[in-house]
Order: sequence, then C-alpha cells, then structure tokens
Amino acid sequence: MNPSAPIGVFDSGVGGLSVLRAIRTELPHEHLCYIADSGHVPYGTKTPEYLQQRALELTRFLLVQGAKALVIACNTATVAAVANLRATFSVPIIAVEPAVKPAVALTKTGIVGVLATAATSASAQFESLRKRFGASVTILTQACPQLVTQVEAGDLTSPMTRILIEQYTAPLLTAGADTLVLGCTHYPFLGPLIDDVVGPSVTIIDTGVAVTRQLSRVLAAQNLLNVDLIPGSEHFWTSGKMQTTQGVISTLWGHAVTVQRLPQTVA
Ligand SMILES: N[C@H](CCC(=O)O)C(=O)O
Repeated sequence: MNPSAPIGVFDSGVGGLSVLRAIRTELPHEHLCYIADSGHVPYGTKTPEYLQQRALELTRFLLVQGAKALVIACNTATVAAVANLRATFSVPIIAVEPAVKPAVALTKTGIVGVLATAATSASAQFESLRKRFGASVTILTQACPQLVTQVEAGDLTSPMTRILIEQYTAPLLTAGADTLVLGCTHYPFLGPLIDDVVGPSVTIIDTGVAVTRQLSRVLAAQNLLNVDLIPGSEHFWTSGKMQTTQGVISTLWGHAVTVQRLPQTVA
C-alpha cells in the first residue's frame, strides 16, 4: 500500500468531522476522504444489520478511492460493524468508542455520565467497557437523539439547542455526575455549549484526539504515514441533501469546501 494514499473516514453524518479535524491537526500531511452519510442519519435508531450493510458499502466506496486505512468516526457504527469490517477487509481499521476509562480515572464523585446513542449504550461492547473499567463507579447513560438533529442542521448555539442540552444533562447532574463522556461524534461540536450549561465543576471528555493518536500509531507501525511534506487534502462526499450538507460541512470545517454526491449505488 502506498503511504501517500488517503485515509477513509465515515460517520452517519457531519458528526465525524469532529474526529476528522483532530486527524487534520495531528497528521497535517495526510490526504483525507470523508463520507457524511446524512441520507441515512440517524444511525442511533437503526438495526445492527442495517448498519453493517451501510458500513460495508461505505467502506467499499472508500477503498475504491484508494484508502490505505479506515476510521469509523461513529460510535454507533463501531459497535454494530467494526468486527465485520475487520473480518472482511485487510486495511487497518481504527474505531471510536466512548472514553469510559479516562472518565473513571477522573471522576471524584464516582458518578460518570455517558452521552451516547441508545444503540451504543445498549451494545455488548459498551457493557464490556462498563465491566472492564467501571466496576468501582456508577456509569449513567443518556441518549440525546435531538442533538444529532441540531448538529446536522448546523445549529450549535440556538436557545433550542441549549434547552435540549439542559434537558439531557439534568438527570446526570442531579445524580451527581462530575464527568461527562461525549460518546457520539456529533456532540463535540456542542462542546462549548455543553460546557456552558454544565459549568466548570463538570469535566467533559471527547475521544477525537485519542482516536487520532491510535491512527497515528497504527500507520507508523505499518510504515503507512505519508512522508510527503505538502499539506494533505480533504475530499468530502454525502448521501444527504447536497446544499444543506455542503453548507453545514463548510461551517463545521471552518471554510467553504466542495462536497460531492455519493454515487447512486452507494447513496
Ligand atoms: N455520530 C454517531 C451517531 C449519530 C446518529 O445517531 O446517527 C455516533 O458517534 O454514535
């Protein structure tokens, strides 16, 4: 595999851009191909079979673009599909999972809140994280489906978004949680607002940087880091509404970008 080949990244929508921006910061010379599967969002309410099929189709498309490695920038797709993808494809596959371990190390009240989709919280993988790292603390989960909708619409700051965050975090704060894990890649875009709502006594943990470090380690171990010194490029595709998704991706990415429509066979 050619080290100057791109890294393929996908999510149910624009949320995985929170992971992509961490990759861009850590690995400035890598070329990146990103799929926002916004035509199929939310993943949080879909069956594992549906998500496995979607993950296979998106991965095949990214491999056709020449991807040397794959990042599943979606906790929900990870729990449903990572094992199947690893069994099917030989490229390195890096996946996100809620950062339960660091949260357990940080909590002082012994109560950790995990914001994640219902599918992630109900998964065997999450149960295993809970057993491995959470035996000494209480781990509370909260699904926040409407926050995915707000981020997909590019609405990061409205009063409505704030009210939703207040409603979703209230039960966790009332129970004494002092550490909140952002277990869905859409939520980091709401980090500043979540921070403002929960206040300085609550620590918020995101996984973007940890995933990027893992990606970096895996690429280095397989001699796949791009040694070209030119800045890496980004290419974006979506299965969602072109105009809306292009606008939202540009806003979240920080400057205007071109987004292509996924071919009909994949969309
Ligand atoms: N961004 C996704 C899920 C959002 C959705 O429900 O589509 C995650 O990390 O879990």
